[in-house]
Amino acid sequence: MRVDIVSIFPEYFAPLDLSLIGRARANGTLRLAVHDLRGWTHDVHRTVDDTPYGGGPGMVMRPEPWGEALDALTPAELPPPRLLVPSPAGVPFTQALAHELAAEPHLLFACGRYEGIDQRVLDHAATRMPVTEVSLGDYVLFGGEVAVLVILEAVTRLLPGVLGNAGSLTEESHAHGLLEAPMYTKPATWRGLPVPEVLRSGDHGRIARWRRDEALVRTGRRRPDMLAGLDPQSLDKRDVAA
Ligand SMILES: CC(C)N1CCN(Cc2ccc(Cn3ccc4ccc(-c5n[nH]c(N)c5C#N)cc43)cc2)CC1
Repeated sequence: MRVDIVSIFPEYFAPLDLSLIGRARANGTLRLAVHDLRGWTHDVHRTVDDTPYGGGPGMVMRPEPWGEALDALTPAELPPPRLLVPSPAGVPFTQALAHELAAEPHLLFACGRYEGIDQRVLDHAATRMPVTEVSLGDYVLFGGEVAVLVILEAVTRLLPGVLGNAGSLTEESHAHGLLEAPMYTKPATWRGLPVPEVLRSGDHGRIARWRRDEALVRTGRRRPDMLAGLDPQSLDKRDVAA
C-alpha cells in the first residue's frame, strides 16, 4: 500500500518510523511519504490560510496550495488514490471503514488546520478521485494530523503480515460486535488478586464460554448500542440466558 500525507506539520508523523508501522515501511508493506503543504506556496511568507468568506471565526486553508499539492501527488498516468480528509464534519471512522481502506492500493491524506480547507479543494478533487471526509468522533481537534495517525494505525494493522499473530485480528472485539473480555497474564496472583480460575483450567470450551459471557456483560454495561446492533444469529440460547 502506498500512502501520501500532506500537512503543514510534517514532523507530526515522526512516530510513523516506530513500531509495527515502522517495520511495515522497512519491509515494503507500506510505502509512506509525508509532504509539507508549504512546498506548494509561492509567496515569501509561504501563506496557506486566509479569512473566511461570509465572516466567522478563525481562518480557512487557501485552495491554491492544496490544488497544486493534490495535482502533484495524483499523476494522470497512475490510477487515482482515495483521498481521505479528516474533518469534524466527516463520516465516523469505524473498523468497517478501516477494512475498506486496507484494501485500497493508494491512500492520500489531506490534513487540514485552522477551521478547515476551502470546500472547492474537495469538490474539485472529487471530479478525479474518490473523496471521503472522515471524523474520529464528536469532539474537536486542532487539525487532521492526529486523525491520520489513528486511521493509519487502524488500517496498517489489517495489512497482511503486519500483525505477527493473525489470531489477534480474528479475536478482537469489533470484529465480533462485542467488546473484548478481560485479559490476564502471569503471575497467577498479583497483590492478592487471582487470575480467574477458569482461565487456568485448560478447559478451552469453558474458557471460550467465560470469555463470551464476560464480553456480553462488558458490552451491555459500556456499549449497549453495540448489543443493539448484534446479529441475533450470532447469539446462542445460552447467551440469551446470560
Ligand atoms: C458545531 C461544532 C461541533 N463545530 C465543530 C467544528 N467547528 C469548526 C472547526 C473547529 C476546529 C477545526 C480544527 N480542524 C482543522 C482541520 C481538522 C481536521 C479534523 C478535525 C477533527 N476534530 N474532531 C475530529 N474528530 C476531527 C477529525 N477527524 C479538526 C480539524 C475545524 C473546524 C465548528 C463547530
